Formats: sequence, structure tokens, C-alpha cells
Amino acid sequence: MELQLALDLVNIPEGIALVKEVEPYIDIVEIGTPVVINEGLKAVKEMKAAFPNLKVLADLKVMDAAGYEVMKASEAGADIITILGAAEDMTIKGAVEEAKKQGKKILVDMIAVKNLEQRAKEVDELGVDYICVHTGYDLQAVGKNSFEDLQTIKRIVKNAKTAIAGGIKLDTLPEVVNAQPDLVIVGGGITAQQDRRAAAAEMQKLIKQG
Ligand SMILES: O=C([C@H](O)CO)[C@H](O)[C@H](O)COP(=O)(O)O
Repeated sequence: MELQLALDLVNIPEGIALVKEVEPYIDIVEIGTPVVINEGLKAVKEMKAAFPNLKVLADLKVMDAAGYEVMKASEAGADIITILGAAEDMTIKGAVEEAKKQGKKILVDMIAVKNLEQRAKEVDELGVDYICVHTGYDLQAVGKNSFEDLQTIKRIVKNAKTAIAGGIKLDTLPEVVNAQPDLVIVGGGITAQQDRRAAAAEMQKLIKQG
């Protein structure tokens, strides 16, 4: 099980400073969608240059023209690129094909997918690397989480690795770890804590024990 730190509400220097605090405890650093919108793929490039030993995920949430977007993110240094599960099959196939060419991985974000069982099965057959259940900020705000959805994809997915994102905190991490995803994605559960290093260290401990 791996731990991914999601950076969403920072600029590039703040992001780099934050990763410096928690580097020993994380496996992957995510350049979140808001950071990509504000800073572009330069954020991926600078993060990879600052931390060549960490995997960098570009949270592009690709919906169309995946071959081109995956190529650009790969050129910037991303190791993993996200695409939406709601995208057309041919878009997801395009992403997988380009990622293979570039030696990169594709994570499918199942945010807002209505028939999770059916879509997870379909997407799994398209050869993606990760399938991620995700409760976005808007549904977190009304008290939702993806813990049940994680059980669902653990049952359905046969080939891809499983991942979970959205509002995971230290007190809810044990429930997540119990379900044994391959990847746990945490943003505010680390970045919004007073002692980020301690939060990340504790999370890594729970994940490695699990
Ligand atoms: O993907 C995310 C969200 O859609 C904003 O881009 C976050 O990175 C993801 O939800 C993890 O962040 P937290 O919910 O703060 O843990």
C-alpha cells in the first residue's frame, strides 16, 4: 500500500516546501487539478526536478484528447496521469496507449460515475493501471465518503490497482487501510494539519502496518 500526498491549494514554492517537510513518509506527490489550473504543467516539471526520487502524479482529470494530454504531462515529468472514468472508452484507450509508449501509468478517477460496478469492470478491461474511487470536495461538504465504493471496486477490479481519495484523515485512515487499497490519496488530512510531518509519519505507519 502506498501513500500519495495531494497538493491542491498551494503554488509551486509552497508545494515544494510542503513536500520537503513530509518527503520520507510519502511515495507519490500529486500536482492537484487546482495547481495545474493555476500553474500549468510547469508545476509537474519543477516538482519532479526538486524530488527526482518521488513519483509525481499529474491530476489532469482528462476527459478528451487523452493521447495529447498524456504526452504533454509525460514530457513534463509526470509518472502517473489521471483520466476520468466518465470519459469515452476510446479516450481511455488513447490514454493507456500513450502512457505505455511513454513508460507512464494511468489512474482512472471514478468521481461522479453513477454505475460504479459496471464502469469499474469496463475500465478495468481497458488496461488502466489504477482505478480510484473519489469523493470530491463538493460531496465531502455534505458528509459523503468513498469507503463503501472502495469495497465495491475491491470486489470488481481484477487487473488494475485500487485507490481511494477524498477527505481521508488520520481518524478515518484505519477503516480505509482495512479495505486494503493499493494506494491511499490524502490532501487536507496532511496539508491542513498543524504538524504535517507528524500527520504524514503517523499515516505512513498505519499504511505500512496494514
Ligand atoms: O482530487 C482532488 C480534488 O478533486 C481537488 O482537485 C483532491 O486532490 C483529493 O480529493 C484529495 O484531497 P483531500 O480530499 O483534501 O484529501
